[in-house]
Amino acid sequence: MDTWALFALVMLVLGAIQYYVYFWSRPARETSRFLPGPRSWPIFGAALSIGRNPVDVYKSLCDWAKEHGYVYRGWAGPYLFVLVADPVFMEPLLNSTVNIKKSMNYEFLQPWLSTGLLTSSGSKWKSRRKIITPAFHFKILEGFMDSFNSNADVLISKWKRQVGGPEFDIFKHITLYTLDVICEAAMGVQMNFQNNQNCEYIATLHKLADTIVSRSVSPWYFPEFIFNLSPIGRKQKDLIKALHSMSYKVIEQRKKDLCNGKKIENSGTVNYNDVGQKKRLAFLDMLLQYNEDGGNLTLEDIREEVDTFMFEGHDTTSSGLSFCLWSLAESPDCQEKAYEELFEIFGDSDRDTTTEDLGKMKYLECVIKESLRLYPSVPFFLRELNEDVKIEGINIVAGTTVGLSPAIMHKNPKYFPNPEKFDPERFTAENVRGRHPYAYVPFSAGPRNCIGQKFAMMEIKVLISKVLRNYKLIGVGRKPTFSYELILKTTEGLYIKLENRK
Ligand code: HEM
Repeated sequence: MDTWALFALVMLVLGAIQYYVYFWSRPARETSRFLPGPRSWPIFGAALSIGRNPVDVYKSLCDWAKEHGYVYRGWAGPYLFVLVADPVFMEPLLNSTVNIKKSMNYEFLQPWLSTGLLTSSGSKWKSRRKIITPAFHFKILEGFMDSFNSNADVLISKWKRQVGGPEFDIFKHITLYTLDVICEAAMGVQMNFQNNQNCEYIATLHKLADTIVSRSVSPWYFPEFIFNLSPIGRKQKDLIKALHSMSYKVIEQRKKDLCNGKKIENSGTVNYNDVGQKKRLAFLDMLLQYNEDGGNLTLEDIREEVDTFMFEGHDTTSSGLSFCLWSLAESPDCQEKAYEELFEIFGDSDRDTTTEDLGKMKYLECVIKESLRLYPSVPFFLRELNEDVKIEGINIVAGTTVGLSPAIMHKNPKYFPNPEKFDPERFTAENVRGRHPYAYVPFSAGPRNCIGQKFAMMEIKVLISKVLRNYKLIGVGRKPTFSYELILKTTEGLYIKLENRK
């Protein structure tokens, strides 16, 4: 074939694609007409201006809201993306029992998490949510208090050597704490990462997170076959194989324990051992027990849920905890008030924190909520609409990817005046009254809300109550650079100094 014939053929194919895309995306263009948004370039849309790394992506999404408002649109090639950061739009979207499908972006997690609770949709998600919900009953969560406390003690003792020393990054320390906690909670194994931070598992987990983030900001890696052939895709495959093999090993071991007569009694309620103490039940045990009771989860089904909880249960809480401790260091007045409340509850005692104590930490709860307002661990979550939704006269058509953003909405001065100020008083009962109920959604809301939110709040309160009783946190005034790595992080960590309380 001569050059011109080849050229004509290429033009014909491109023309056909353009024609197909034009007509295929017609309904989406109808939605787009009513919404402002960043400039859209032929073929790529706004994909080229969003940025190529997690810092730029976070910044672009936030800056576009300043420029175009709290509901705006963007095109990623032929795909329409609508960002929503307004409670009037949030409410019907989050409450829908139909529009519960996660967007294509969650597929990047699937090689690792498969279709566990976070990434699945439709009837699979419904049945899993039903099976797993009892594992988050308050009575079950109470059983994790000793794990929160004992792992917090390890951190407190590690931080002794930071007292009076130079500023240090708390993010890494806190991540090891939340990993220790979630390993006990999800799999029932004590890993002691806090004293063994160079272990293979953590290194593998971090490398895997890097590959997932790199893929999500590189459209040329979106098609699976291209990604799988790339060096980063091949690296990801090896990392996932290593993590899966560890999960399978733990599951097999727990299964054997069960067969050897260590039967879990009273599945779905707290277990008591011979001396009447509460015994911890790992989520894995519950899933295995579900099968013993006639359920039909395969080994792969159980593995994907264990991995889902390992991921969702540690990175989110670690981000929430780190930003909260850092905020307290930077806001000494709030820290003093939180400490005084703790002193009223505990006096001088070093005793463990109990569930009764947690209920009395009213001010600390406001502090945590305020920190999650400014620094929500999940700054954006995404859905692909199954059916059209009409809100305020705008018809958002089925197939649109909707990005729901607590990070942007929580800074709307209409709902949170002087939004950049760290002010826990915003969350007193009196000040919450009258605020739109969907203006604050760090744990999402509606049927696909965070199943682990009570677990997270308990874990956060236990650790902070122990840290503040032992140490005074000193701010060093370093402003963080935010980075959107599915979870909210910073490029350089979060720095504070420590002084002894006593
Ligand atoms: C500060 C801590 C946490 C925050 C801010 C948080 C936030 C969220 C958000 C916003 C979602 C919705 C995500 C989406 O729609 O894509 C979510 C879902 C989820 N979270 Fe959390 N989370 C936290 C801690 C936890 C913990 C500790 C666990 C488990 C122990 C957990 C397990 C899950 C699971 C399994 C889902 C998926 C639920 C479903 O789709 O049915 N989270 N979380």
